[in-house]
Amino acid sequence: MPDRFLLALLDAGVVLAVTVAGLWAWRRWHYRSFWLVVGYPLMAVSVRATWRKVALGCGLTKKRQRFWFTTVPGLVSSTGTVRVKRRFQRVAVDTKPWMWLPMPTRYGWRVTLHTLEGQTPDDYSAAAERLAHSWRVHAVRVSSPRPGRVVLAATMRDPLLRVDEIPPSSELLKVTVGRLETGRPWEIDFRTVPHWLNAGATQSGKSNLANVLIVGLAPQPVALVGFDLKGGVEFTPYSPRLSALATSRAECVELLDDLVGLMADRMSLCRQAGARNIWQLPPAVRPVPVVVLVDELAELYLMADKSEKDEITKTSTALLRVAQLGRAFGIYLFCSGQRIGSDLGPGVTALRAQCSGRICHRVNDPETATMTLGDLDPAALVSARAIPAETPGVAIVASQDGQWYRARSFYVSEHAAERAARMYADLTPSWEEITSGAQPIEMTDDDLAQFLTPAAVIPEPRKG
Ligand SMILES: Nc1ncnc2c1ncn2[C@@H]1O[C@H](COP(=O)(O)OP(=O)(O)OP(=O)(O)O)[C@@H](O)[C@H]1O
Repeated sequence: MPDRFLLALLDAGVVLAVTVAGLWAWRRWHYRSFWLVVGYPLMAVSVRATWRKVALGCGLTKKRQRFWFTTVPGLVSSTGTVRVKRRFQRVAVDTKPWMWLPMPTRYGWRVTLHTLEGQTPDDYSAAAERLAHSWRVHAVRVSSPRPGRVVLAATMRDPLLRVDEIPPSSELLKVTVGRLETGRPWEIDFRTVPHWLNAGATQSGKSNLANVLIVGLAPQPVALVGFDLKGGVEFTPYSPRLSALATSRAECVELLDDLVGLMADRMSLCRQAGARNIWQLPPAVRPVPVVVLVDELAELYLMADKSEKDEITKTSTALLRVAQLGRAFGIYLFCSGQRIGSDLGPGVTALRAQCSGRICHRVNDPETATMTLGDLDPAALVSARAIPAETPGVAIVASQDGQWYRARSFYVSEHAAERAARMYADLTPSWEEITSGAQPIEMTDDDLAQFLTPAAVIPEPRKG
């Protein structure tokens, strides 16, 4: 008899061990299906079951008067230490916000709540970190789709730790540069948001993002122009695909003059054709779009002595004009810099106002974060300053939908960007052709779609 009991115990132990190992292997090799079938249902039950305690602990409940009926006088109620002396009486109870059923997402779950009277989404944002700790999740993000409703999106683990795909671009002037923390692609679409500020401390991933853009834009029928105030070390290797490159302030002044002239020519072309922007022109005369990549923006504004003042004023005014009027005439800016502070002068502040696309990598000084993301939610600033140095490429992004997100760019080495620049060198329009107006795209939208399909997948070089 004891032998049979021992054998049964052994069998049960083996079954348990095999089940645990199977679940472990399932979780390890196909996390998504494991999460949907096992993780999510357990989590949904536990979140619903513990919501009263969590809401109370995170300060999201409100006291409400309720009639209380009990058949057991003297009971200590679960809503607080209310000793019930009568069977039927009015007592103050802690009411939690109404919670819908949590729904699974790619990296966690999302749940809608009904706010209580007097609450705003900010109350939930302020409690987000406490909620994340209570639920033992990586982060909780708060959004409000309509008044009276708040959506909490929990991520189980940081989705930005590994981001390694580079899907091809499928539309003109639109590049998928990375992934948002929600799992959705992070896209830079110059036709929707024409000018961008890309800030970050050294080694935070600014140049990598420029590499991703170069790889994405190289196969497209666009002209790329570089302003490399690091003396050309960043962009010179990409010169086969650049129509123009300025590497000193004097060259920048000349190139900016050309851009302002180009804008004036396109303005008169549009005026003659009765078009408001180049996209309303017939494809046969539509000029090629120009994407201007600026590296080390601050260098354009730094003044060593007074003799440079005129040059700086000229540069700053020209850049601002391009930013103000460029959109309609197919000239787009992508300005990167370590520091974009107001101490660089009013030119930078004015330029910033024109750049509605904002990307803030890890920064050293709070002012750069404030300048880059200033008019966004203050929580975005806190998030930007909390980006760890171990995750270069992670940034806070003001998205096209008006929200802000944590995101990470795909890793694209300088070699991959150089290869893309060489591979698509024959698509580079010369600066003379562009400025003389002899370089229309000459493609219908259908041609363009076909043209863009092969996209920017650059084969890795063979090893050895
Ligand atoms: N998205 C990413 N994923 C993985 N590694 C990245 C990513 N972005 C950048 N890195 C790594 O971080 C390092 C610094 O990146 P990068 O050169 O782009 O920084 P930076 O901000 O331009 O620095 P600097 O201002 O000094 O030029 C690079 O060696 C690169 O390998």
